[in-house]
Amino acid sequence: MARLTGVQRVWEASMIIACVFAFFLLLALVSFHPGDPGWSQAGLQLDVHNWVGATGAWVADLLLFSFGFLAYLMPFGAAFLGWFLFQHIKSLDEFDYLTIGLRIIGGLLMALGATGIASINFDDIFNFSAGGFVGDVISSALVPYFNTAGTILLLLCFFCTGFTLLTGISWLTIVDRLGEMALWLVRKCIALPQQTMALQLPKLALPSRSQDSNGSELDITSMRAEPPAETATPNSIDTHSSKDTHNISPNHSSKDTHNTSPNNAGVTDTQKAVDTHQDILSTQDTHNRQRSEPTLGDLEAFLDDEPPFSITSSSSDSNASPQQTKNSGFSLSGLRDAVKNKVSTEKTPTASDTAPDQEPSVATSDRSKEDSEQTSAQPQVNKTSEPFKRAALGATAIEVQEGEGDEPVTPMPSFDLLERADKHENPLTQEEMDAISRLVEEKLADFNIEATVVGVYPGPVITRFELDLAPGVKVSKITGLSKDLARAMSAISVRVVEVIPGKSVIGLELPNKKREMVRLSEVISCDAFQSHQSPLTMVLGADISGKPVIVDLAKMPHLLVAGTTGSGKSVGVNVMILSLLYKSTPEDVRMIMIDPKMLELSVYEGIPHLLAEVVTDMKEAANALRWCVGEMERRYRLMSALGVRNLKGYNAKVTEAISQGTPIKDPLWKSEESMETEAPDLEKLPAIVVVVDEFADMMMIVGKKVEELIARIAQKARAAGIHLVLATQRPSVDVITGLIKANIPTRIAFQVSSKIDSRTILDQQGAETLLGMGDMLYLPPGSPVPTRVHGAFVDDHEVHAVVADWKRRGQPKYIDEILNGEASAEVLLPGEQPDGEDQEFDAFYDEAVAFVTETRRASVSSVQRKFRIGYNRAARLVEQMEASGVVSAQGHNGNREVIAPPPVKE
Ligand SMILES: Nc1ncnc2c1ncn2[C@@H]1O[C@H](COP(=O)(O)OP(=O)(O)OP(=O)(O)O)[C@@H](O)[C@H]1O
Repeated sequence: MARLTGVQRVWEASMIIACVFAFFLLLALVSFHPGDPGWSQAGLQLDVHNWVGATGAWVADLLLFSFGFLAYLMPFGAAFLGWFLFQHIKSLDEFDYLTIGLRIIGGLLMALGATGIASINFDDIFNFSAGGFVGDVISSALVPYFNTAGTILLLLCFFCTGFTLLTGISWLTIVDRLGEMALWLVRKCIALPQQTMALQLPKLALPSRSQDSNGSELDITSMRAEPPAETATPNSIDTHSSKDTHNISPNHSSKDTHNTSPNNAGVTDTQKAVDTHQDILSTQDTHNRQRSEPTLGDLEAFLDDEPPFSITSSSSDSNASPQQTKNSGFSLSGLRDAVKNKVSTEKTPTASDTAPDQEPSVATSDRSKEDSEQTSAQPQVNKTSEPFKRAALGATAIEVQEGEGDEPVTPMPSFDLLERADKHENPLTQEEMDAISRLVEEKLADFNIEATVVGVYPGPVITRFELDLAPGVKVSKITGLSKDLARAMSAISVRVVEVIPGKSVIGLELPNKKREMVRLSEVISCDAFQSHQSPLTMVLGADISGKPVIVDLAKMPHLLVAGTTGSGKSVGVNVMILSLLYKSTPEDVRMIMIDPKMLELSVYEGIPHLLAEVVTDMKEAANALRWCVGEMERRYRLMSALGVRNLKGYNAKVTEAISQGTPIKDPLWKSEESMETEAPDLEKLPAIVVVVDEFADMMMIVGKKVEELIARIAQKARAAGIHLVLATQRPSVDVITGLIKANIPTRIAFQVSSKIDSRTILDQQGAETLLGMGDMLYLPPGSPVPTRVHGAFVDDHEVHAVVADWKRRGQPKYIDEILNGEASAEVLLPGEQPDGEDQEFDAFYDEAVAFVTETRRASVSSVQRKFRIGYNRAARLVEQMEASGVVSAQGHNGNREVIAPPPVKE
């Protein structure tokens, strides 16, 4: 059984005392008798009428004397205070003194305002003033200066300001809610006659549930699928008026279903409504269900449409569409509860569940408002939200198709999909820290090292002790002793930080006895991440003091991740990918994922950010890298044609031209290479992130080619917006070669098994003393000093939830070329043969030779047209013919002569 902490026990005891006290006050006030002896008058102690005795009479008298009518609110105030403290404050460090101060001031202002107003306006109560002594004093002090009207105004001002300070509720919100409530009531009244009629009709039409179940299902389905006449309600206007089935919205369908359920009250009918709904779902094929059938989510959303009575529940109320409001015609709360039982087991959390204040900052309020209006108010289901409609890579335009199922309301996935972090506890007390500091000094002294601990920094995973070394003590001596120190201090490992930038001390990092887990949800929701401008912002985890570490892949511009198996690499890569999915839409960032292990990245299959299926075949992986080289070269040519220096400049120019209505035509377009008659317009280019989960496997299988392709991308791709994230569990020199290291300056090392491995990754030791499970050293670009980061943890089900959420927002449209494309001349590595070096000739070669020799025309475009192949392949065929002497080399006018005779006809 969970026990309460010390502070919690005090709060619980306070709550009990407050409640009992409140009840005592209530009894005392309710049974107050003016004849009883009290604070303001004498009486016989023997003859007390008050239910809670002389003390009650005395307290009630004091309260009524001081506050008048307001005294009757005091028992409720006391009970609320007890409950509030118990509910909201779990430990002393949660006290927000500013808020508490404001609440006290607010309470006092309200009391002064209320008693003053009562004192002026109301009749006496018993023999006390209506506002009590306090009200009399305040009103009599103000009236001479402000007259009665001015005093009341001033006291109203006290009351209203006090209310806001005490409760934190804005008066504007109250006014809004009152307005909504009034409108809701008016709509209800207007819709009442229609709903009464609607309730009459289904009673006649709905078949009884006691029929054979199949029959009943069919009947209900047919009623839903053919809305006219008998089943349609007068307010399903869209369903009636349109013959286009796409115009039947899930909301409408679900409403129709509700309206057809008889006797809309009581548990049995509630269950029937739910059953009816499920019957409908069961009779439809999956596709139709997703497109036009109501889902349980819709039913629940519909049922959530309650009158805006609650001031606090603003988000769901304000999202209610007029249509929904119109249709909410029967006992909602019971039905809603029944459905929510049904629904909660099936429903994966959706972004629409999020309160608006939990959105990432990229979710601008306008956009989300627009989206929510569209989803709730428009009858179409077949629509794609604008930002994802077109995200094109110039000539090779890629569209994101609309996702399956319900379209989420918010523009980005909600942080609610991630698991909440546990509450952090201070790992060490001051005494413990002092004791360990002394121990560290003693142990160092055992090794003849004179040092003083000058600072202790406890964090979630380790505690850093800063040491001031005596003059003449070399740091390397302590580094060399790190294992001995770990043994002497019974720690798993001790990391020595030789240089702390900006300080003259060294650091000694000791693992905490109790390690805390850094959850993705706690670091990703920080301001630094949300307000970062770059679409390639990623969160890695928390630094040694627990602050989130945010990095920008665009600045890296490539990242090498290494660590032994089980060190937390895959979780780290998942965290990086999820960061991108929380930061950027497919319009801004696209990804290619290469996963030789076929385990880690396949979960992302189907998200709209993907440019190609998750690659598991290594031949295809090489093709993908080659495609990136081609895309990089193409982007460079585009950028130079537009006179810009990087992707940001390119996108700014293209977007501006589009917004001015004069889109720029693709300057690289060649009429002979395309079927189009006119150059296409340039569009915004997304950044491309290539994630390789185990690139050692790729190097082993495909060989040197991969290394060279990676080096080629790494050298040049920064400006083109193509970024590599390479992870490996084999940090050996045959995998992380000099060529790769030279081109990828940003590295992350998780725990490794030896100093040598650490040097291979970071060019320095240290990673071998990491603690595993996401503990990492991050070497930022251009910095020789690595930063220790405790990687954020994200569980598989969180990854699944975010992936499912993105899948609902859109589908990827893969570019076939990426995996199966041919290598054009410009992406071939030095000395490399065109694609298919092992094959002798193209499959079309013989036919192409026959065609060229027959027609006596050796032009690339004619071969291209004849065999309906790409320009590159056709050009290669002609080049092969040239190499075999079938056609001549290109003449000065670009033409070739056909040398070989035409084939002999039989
Ligand atoms: N940031 C973290 N916080 C806490 N625990 C973690 C963290 N990262 C990883 N772990 C734990 O370490 C285990 C191994 O992590 P992970 O699968 O990422 O290792 P890996 O280096 O990818 O191993 P492999 O190369 O064999 O796949 C996880 O199952 C998890 O329990």
